[in-house]
Amino acid sequence: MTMEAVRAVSLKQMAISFEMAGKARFDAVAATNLEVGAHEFVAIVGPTGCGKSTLLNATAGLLTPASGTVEVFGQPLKSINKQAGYLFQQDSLMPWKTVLENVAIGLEIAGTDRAEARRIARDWLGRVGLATFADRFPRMLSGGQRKRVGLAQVLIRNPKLLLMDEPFGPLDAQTRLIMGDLLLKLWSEDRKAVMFVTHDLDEAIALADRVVIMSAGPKSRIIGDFKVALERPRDIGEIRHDPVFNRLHRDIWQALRDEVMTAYRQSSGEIA
Ligand SMILES: Nc1ncnc2c1ncn2[C@@H]1O[C@H](COP(=O)(O)OP(=O)(O)OP(=O)(O)O)[C@@H](O)[C@H]1O
Repeated sequence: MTMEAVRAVSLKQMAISFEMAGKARFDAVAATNLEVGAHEFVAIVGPTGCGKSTLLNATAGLLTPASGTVEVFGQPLKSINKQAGYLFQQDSLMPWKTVLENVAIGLEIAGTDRAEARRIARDWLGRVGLATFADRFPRMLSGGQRKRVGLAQVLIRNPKLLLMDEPFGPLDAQTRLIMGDLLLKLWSEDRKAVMFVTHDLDEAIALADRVVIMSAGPKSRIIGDFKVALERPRDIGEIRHDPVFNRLHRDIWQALRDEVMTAYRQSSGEIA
C-alpha cells in the first residue's frame, strides 16, 4: 500500500456508549464508519448533542469505543492519539505565561532546546499575525487573538492530523470569517488531515473538502456525506455567493433539518 492510500483516520463500525452510575448505559454513537484521507479536510455537522465531540474524542484517544476500532494512519489506536493536534472551543492558554512562552511550550516539553523553541515560536507568531504580541499575557488579548495563539500552539508541533471542536465557536461572525481564512491559508501549506466539528453549515462548506452529517442521538449515525466541489484557494466570505455553494447548502440542509428538529424536541422535553 502506498503512503497516499493510507487514511489519516478510519473509524470501523465504531460505537461509543457512556456508563451512567445507577442508570442504563447511554449509547451516544451507533456503529459508525468514517474515513478521512491523509490530506483531507472533513467537517462534521449535526444537531446539538448528537455526538460530534464524542466522535472527535474517540479519534483523539480520549474515549474507548464500546465496539469497533479507530485506526490512525493505518495503525489501531490504543491510547492517546499522539499524531493529532487538538483545538477546542475553549483555548488552553496558560495565563501566567507570555504569548511566546505559550506557543513555545509544546516544543520545549518535547525536548527542543528553549532558545530554538522560542525562535520557532516567534516564526509561528508571525504566521498567525501576532508578531508584535509575543510578550503579552493571554488576558491582554482579544478572543480572536487568543484563537490565533491557540492555532500556533497546535501547529508548531506539526501534527499530521488536526482535531478541531468548534474552535471558532465563541467568536463574533466577522472574526470567525477571518479565522477561517487564516486556517485555510495555513492548511494549504501542507494539507494536514482535519476533522472539524461545527454546528455552522456555512462554515463547514466554506472550509471543507467533505461535509459529514450526523443524526440526532442517541445512537447517532452518519446520515450524509457530501463532497464540496468548490475550488481552492477559497475566500470564505466570498464563496458564500457561489451558486455551487448555495446548491450544496440547500441539499445538506434538507438532510439536516429533520435531525435538528428532532434534537430540539428532545431537548425541550417534547420527546424522550
Ligand atoms: N461523559 C458523558 N457521560 C454521559 N453522557 C455523555 C457524556 N459525554 C457526552 N454525553 C452525551 O452524549 C451525547 C453526545 O454528546 P456530544 O458532546 O458528543 O455532542 P455534540 O454533538 O458535540 O453536542 P454540541 O453540538 O451541543 O456540542 C449527548 O447526549 C451527551 O449528553
